[in-house]
Formats: sequence, C-alpha cells, structure tokens
Amino acid sequence: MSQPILHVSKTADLAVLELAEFFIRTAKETIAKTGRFSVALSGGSSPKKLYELLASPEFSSQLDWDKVDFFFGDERYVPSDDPDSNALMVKKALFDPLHIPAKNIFTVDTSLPPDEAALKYTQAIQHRYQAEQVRFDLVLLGLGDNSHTASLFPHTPVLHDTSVSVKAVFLEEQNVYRITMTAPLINLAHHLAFLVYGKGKAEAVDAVLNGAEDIENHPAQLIRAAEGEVHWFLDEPAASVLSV
Ligand SMILES: O=C1O[C@H](COP(=O)(O)O)[C@@H](O)[C@H](O)[C@H]1O
Repeated sequence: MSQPILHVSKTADLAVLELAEFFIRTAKETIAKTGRFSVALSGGSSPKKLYELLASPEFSSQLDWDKVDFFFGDERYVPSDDPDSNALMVKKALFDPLHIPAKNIFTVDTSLPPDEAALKYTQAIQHRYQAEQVRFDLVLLGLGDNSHTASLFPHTPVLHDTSVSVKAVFLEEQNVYRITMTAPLINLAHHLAFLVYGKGKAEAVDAVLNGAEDIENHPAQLIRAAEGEVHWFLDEPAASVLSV
C-alpha cells in the first residue's frame, strides 16, 4: 500500500490551484487511455473554490467535459434545493457554468427514504461500470476537524462496513441522516485526493496521517488506496503540526 503523497502549499488558494492542475492532468490522461473519466466529488465548504476554479476559462478550456461522469462521495440527506445539499453547491459552482449535461451527473435521490436512496445510488454506480469492478478514476475528499471524511463520521457503524457500496448513516448528535460511499468503495479508486486547508484542521490532519490507528475517532484513517495513490493537498496552516 503506497504512502500518502503530500502537496503542501503556502496558502489555501495555492493548494486549490495545485489540485485543479492535478484534476485536469489526471482527467486528460485517463480520457486519453479509456475515453472517459469518472470522479466522485466532495462537498462541504472547502472544495467550492476548486470547483469555481475548474469552471474558469483558464481550466475549463483544457478538458472535454462531456467525457466526465460526476458522482458524489457523500450527500447530506436534504432536499436537492436545500442550501446544505452538496449537489446544489456543485451545480452552482461547476455544473451550471460548464453546462454539464444531466446524463453525466449522478446525484443521490434524497426524495427516497435514506436506505432506499443509498441502495438506488449503489445501483446507479454499478450500472455505470456494468460488469467491471467499480473503480472511480478519482475520488475527491475533505476532512472535518473531527477527522470525518465523506460522511464517515466518528463512532458510526458504517466505519466497519466492508461492502463496496453506498450506505445511509444516522448522525445521532445532529439528528440527521447522511448518504455516504463506504471506505472500501472509496479505496478502490485509482486516485484519491484530499483537499484540506486552515489551522482548524491541523490536529485532525496529523492524527489521521501520523497518529496511532484509531478509526473510531479518526475515520479518515480508513482511506488507504487499494492499488492507487492517496494525495493530500494542504496549505501550511493545515500541515503546521504534522510530526515529521
Ligand atoms: O459534511 C461534509 O464535510 C466534509 C468536509 O467538509 P469541509 O468543508 O470541512 O472540507 C466534506 O468532505 C463532505 O463532502 C461533506 O458532506
């Protein structure tokens, strides 16, 4: 299993720029080899800058976006027009500006009950890959200050789920459901890329990368590429307590 590859930039904007360049390079190489590029996007607030940069003329002109299939590593269990929706954030930042066709966007149907939404999403992913093994070309990930990634939150049953699928998870503290890819599904990706910036994430970054194994408290430790590479795009504040 390969070691994480760290890309530490002076500022958040520079970390986003380096990840945008990595995204385009990886997508072009994959499309040249296979004809398409499948990516599972992360949500929350950190990646909004990335999606807006990818939608800018400087970057959007570098890729045949019609050859990209967009999925979501996780989704909040809210209506599609809810401000907390990851898909709505990406729609505004990337899909609408680039006029991405609906046929290439695979979102979680949160109008269904949580478990049905998760099952339907699992089936949508399996259908896209047909009989081949479900391996995303790239999965983008964030990191919460509590070491969650996607919606793999501390002390939730999904941390021990060994299936290659999407599951519904109930977050007792927030009294909300989330829909998330399991770690085994994420780990099958050819490339995994975390985007983490800000001093508030520094302790979590160090605990995940250098701390003792403790997936209950630091679920992002579950992210270990089966055969691919795990990249961390960090700014200096987020990397500031990394024990060398
Ligand atoms: O709730 C979520 O949190 C993580 C981290 O978000 P960030 O804004 O702190 O980077 C995000 O990756 C995930 O997609 C989202 O649902």
